[in-house]
Amino acid sequence: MSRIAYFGPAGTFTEQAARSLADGRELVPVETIPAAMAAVRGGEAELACVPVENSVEGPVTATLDGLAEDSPLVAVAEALLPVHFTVLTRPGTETVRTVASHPHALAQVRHWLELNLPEATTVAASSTAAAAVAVCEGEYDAAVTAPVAARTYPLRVLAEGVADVPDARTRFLLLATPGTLPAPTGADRTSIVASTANRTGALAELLTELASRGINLTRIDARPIKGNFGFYRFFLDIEGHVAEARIGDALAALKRRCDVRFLGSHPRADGVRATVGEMATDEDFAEAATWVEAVRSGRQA
Ligand SMILES: O=C(O)C(=O)Cc1ccccc1
Repeated sequence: MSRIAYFGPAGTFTEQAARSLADGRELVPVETIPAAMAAVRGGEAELACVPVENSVEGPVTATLDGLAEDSPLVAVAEALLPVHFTVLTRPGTETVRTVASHPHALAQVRHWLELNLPEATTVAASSTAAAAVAVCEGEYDAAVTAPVAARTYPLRVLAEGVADVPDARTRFLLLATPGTLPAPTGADRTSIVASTANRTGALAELLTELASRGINLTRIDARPIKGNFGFYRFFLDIEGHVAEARIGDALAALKRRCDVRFLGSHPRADGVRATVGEMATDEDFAEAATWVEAVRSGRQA
């Protein structure tokens, strides 16, 4: 049976996301985001499930860096989870002095902690579930976790539905080694990472290649290129599928200008259909290509 390596241990938000995408596959927890990617690169798992962005805290940098470095991986599916937290303690704990969680989780409950546990010190853990494990082992007094962790660990629920920002969401990717692409649906996302030259207008030129082909950009993040201070990579998410003419044409144009890595085309979890700019449908591209062929073969003045 094929396996999905997910950012664990058991009881993370990522496990919840992986479960929603599993389709009968076996789920295998691994300790870090790079380890989940390494499991796919090394062939121990067919797929990896990792968080990629959060509506409050922004990009998950370990995922972005892991996608840009090492051998290529592509996103073949995504999941979008509402993020509200459960606070767990050991049964019998009277005073909470330390609260542990993943930094993204701590950042999303800061206000709640100030109001409800003002004396407690916060401690970063590698994941929300790793914090729950540490509480079980007596290392910290409380953990801020995913709801599923309350069923996974023998801890007491101190609070549920905790979220400073209502309607916070996290998006997760299912990653594979490059192979057959998911079929286009009309509501797809294409992701790339581009390393531009450091000169005036280089980024503007990349974005113009997209804009002039009627492509809507949904996310842009910059990450430093390690060992090269002051140099950045740009992670771009765009609406559409590489099988569509405007997207393929834009990627070819970007490839001529700079170093580009394709990170996948897959259906959007929210089902939002791609905006297609004027004169940018596949039919518009096909008609224009037919006209050029005619010109080249002397059939058109
Ligand atoms: O630590 C987890 O449970 C994760 O899956 C990462 C995460 C952390 C905080 C919000 C959403 C996902």
